[in-house]
Amino acid sequence: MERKADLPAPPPATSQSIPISAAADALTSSSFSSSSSASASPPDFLRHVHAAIKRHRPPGTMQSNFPRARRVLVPQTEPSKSTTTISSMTGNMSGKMLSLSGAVRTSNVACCQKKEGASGPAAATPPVNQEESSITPPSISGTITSTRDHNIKQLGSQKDDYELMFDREKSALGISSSQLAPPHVSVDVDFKKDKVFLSADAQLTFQSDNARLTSGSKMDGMSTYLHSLALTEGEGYLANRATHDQDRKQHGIESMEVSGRDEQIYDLHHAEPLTRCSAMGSSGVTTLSVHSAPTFQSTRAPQAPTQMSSCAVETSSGILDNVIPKEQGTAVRDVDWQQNNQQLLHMNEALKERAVAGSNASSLPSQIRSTSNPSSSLEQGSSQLNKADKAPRRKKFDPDVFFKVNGKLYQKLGKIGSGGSSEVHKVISSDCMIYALKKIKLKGRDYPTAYGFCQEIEYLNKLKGKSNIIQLIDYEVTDKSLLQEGSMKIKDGRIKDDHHIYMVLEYGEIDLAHMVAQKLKETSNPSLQIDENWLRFYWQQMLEAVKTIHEERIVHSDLKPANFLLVRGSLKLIDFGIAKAILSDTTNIQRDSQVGTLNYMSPEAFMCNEHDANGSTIKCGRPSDIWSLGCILYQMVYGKTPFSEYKTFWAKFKVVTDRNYQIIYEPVSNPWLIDLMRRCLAWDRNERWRIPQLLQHPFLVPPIAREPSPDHPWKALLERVGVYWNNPDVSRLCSELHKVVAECEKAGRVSATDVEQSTL
Ligand SMILES: Nc1ncnc2c1ncn2[C@@H]1O[C@H](COP(=O)(O)OP(=O)(O)OP(=O)(O)O)[C@@H](O)[C@H]1O
Repeated sequence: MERKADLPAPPPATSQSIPISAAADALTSSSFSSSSSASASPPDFLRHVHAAIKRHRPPGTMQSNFPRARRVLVPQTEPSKSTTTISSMTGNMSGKMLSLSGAVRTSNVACCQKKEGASGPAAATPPVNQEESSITPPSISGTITSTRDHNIKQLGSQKDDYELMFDREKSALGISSSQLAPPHVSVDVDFKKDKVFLSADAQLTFQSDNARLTSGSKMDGMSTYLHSLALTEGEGYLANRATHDQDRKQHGIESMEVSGRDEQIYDLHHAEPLTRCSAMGSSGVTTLSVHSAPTFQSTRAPQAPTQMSSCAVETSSGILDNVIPKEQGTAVRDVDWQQNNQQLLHMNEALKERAVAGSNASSLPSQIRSTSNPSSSLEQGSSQLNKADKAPRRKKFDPDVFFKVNGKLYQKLGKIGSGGSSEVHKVISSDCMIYALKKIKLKGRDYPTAYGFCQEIEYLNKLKGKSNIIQLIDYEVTDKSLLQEGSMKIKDGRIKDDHHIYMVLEYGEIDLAHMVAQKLKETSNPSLQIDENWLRFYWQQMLEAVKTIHEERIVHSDLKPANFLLVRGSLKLIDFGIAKAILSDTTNIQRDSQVGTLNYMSPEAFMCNEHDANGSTIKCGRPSDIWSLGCILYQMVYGKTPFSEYKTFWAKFKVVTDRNYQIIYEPVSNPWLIDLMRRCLAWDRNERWRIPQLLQHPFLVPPIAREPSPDHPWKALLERVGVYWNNPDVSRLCSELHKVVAECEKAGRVSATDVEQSTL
């Protein structure tokens, strides 16, 4: 208040180009009728307002009761590490972005608390003639063009004009501080060479429970006044900063802006989170909200939605749809809205921090890149603004951009692939974690099949914590009836509604199918140049993964290279949907034929549910998985699956189910490898080795020639024989001998005689 005498008159409207946006719901007769401002020219109007304020001003209280103006300067080209939020105000400076916003910070809550603290609860009671609810913060917008010199000279002393005027208006209207939320000024600054362009969107709306205190956009005087406020606010900041950074001249502006921004962000998040977030977040964004749906706040409600709208604009197209007309929102919706937007806010913050940390921006999706690309952000912002104006605002998030699983938002980063029953997307969570999101469409499926998909969730839950199984982070089944026990038994027909299963999974960088293809490309003649160490390394990991599920009594039934994913250097098993969902009908075969995994199907999988020679029903169990592993190993060695030359389903069926069919094994440098494949691809499922045996196979655990041990001469003999492993006959014999010795050891018969007898 002490500065009142120094207040300069607002810059004359004629000196600058001021395109006024249509918004300006300026103060109308109900509130300003006494000052006759509707017809007054800007200077006259201001004089009237000043006079009215003088008359109504309670002496000596305003400064303490009302908040001071704050400004925010957000350079977009150089995100700071402390940047976490708020970049909704943008401008362009020859390719460098600069944003500036002014907003008077206050909050209903804060003001009320202050009063209570000072004079007890009664002091916070609003005057009788006022509404119970607080008044929506008016926002101010427009565009102002000025030369830089002019601005720098004019601005310094005007920077508090705005807050003082606002205080006085409130006073003149008889509105208490607890009821009137602050006005928001959003100022976009565009430096081009020696020119300064300040722009702000103008709109002013005072609204309460029963009355709209001010409205209408016909008051040129008020509009001009609002522009002067915007100019004053923005220019004042520039002038102040320029004084401190005179030596920086042209380039100095940018660096000074960085520090300015950091300060603001610190204030925003640490000093008075609720109050300042509300004020700050709304700048440049509340305008959007107010344009289409004036907000309404209860004095008891937090101001979080204002903060939300900020996130909405700055992040992406999808977020705009978060702007919900406040009057439509219930408390529950507000909470929901708040959660959504807080997630979006965090997501955006984290992405910005990543960008600062030097991650490759081009690898980010366009929505995210736009946050580090000011101009596109600006363009996008305006197009979103239009879109948001026109579109009905029913959705809380844009499904083209986000998935929502269990109330949490995941932003799409691109489709990874689609399987027979699902599509899988790479996503980023609000805490900046990359995941894979598997979406299974349920509409049109029969209930047993849908129930089978739910079983995948069950298995993944069971396998939580197992390091070689892909981890399920979260999931949602939108048709809740599927989760009810026995639902698949009692329900016939197909799912009619648009239901889905969503699974948020650990993200795998590459699958084994791609790795094998890549490896084979590197070797011109795969059969001669097998990288045995590479083979051992991944074969062992595959065995360990399958061992894990077999120990949990789970049969995968769809093992193939594409279902082993590399996650942080280790292979992990994915896709547990098929085995239980479609195990007992022919859909499995249909589905497989579509995606080509017939190549990995065991004879019993082809003949599943048929009867064998003894009349027993043929079932798929663990040995089926071993067969599939054998096919994968064969592919890793030879570059093709054992039955790949048989192209059609029936041709394949014929050879795979023929127990006399001889699989061709081209010679390789290590005969143990062939032996290993034979163990896995034994036609009779009872002859196939189990995982523990395979893990001990000489290919993985090569026999090492050691000094003969006097205690166990037969062991020494075995090791000596093992030296001739490059002879397939010897190696087979050796392997059998190993098996016998193992059995003997198990039975406690380890004498040479026993071994000899057993071998014979
Ligand atoms: N967690 C993940 N991380 C990365 N990519 C994944 C992940 N899960 C699945 N994918 C990719 O998506 C593809 C399809 O996933 P998945 O196999 O689970 O779906 P599906 O519908 O069961 O497919 P299919 O029936 O063909 O096996 C996989 O081949 C893989 O490339």
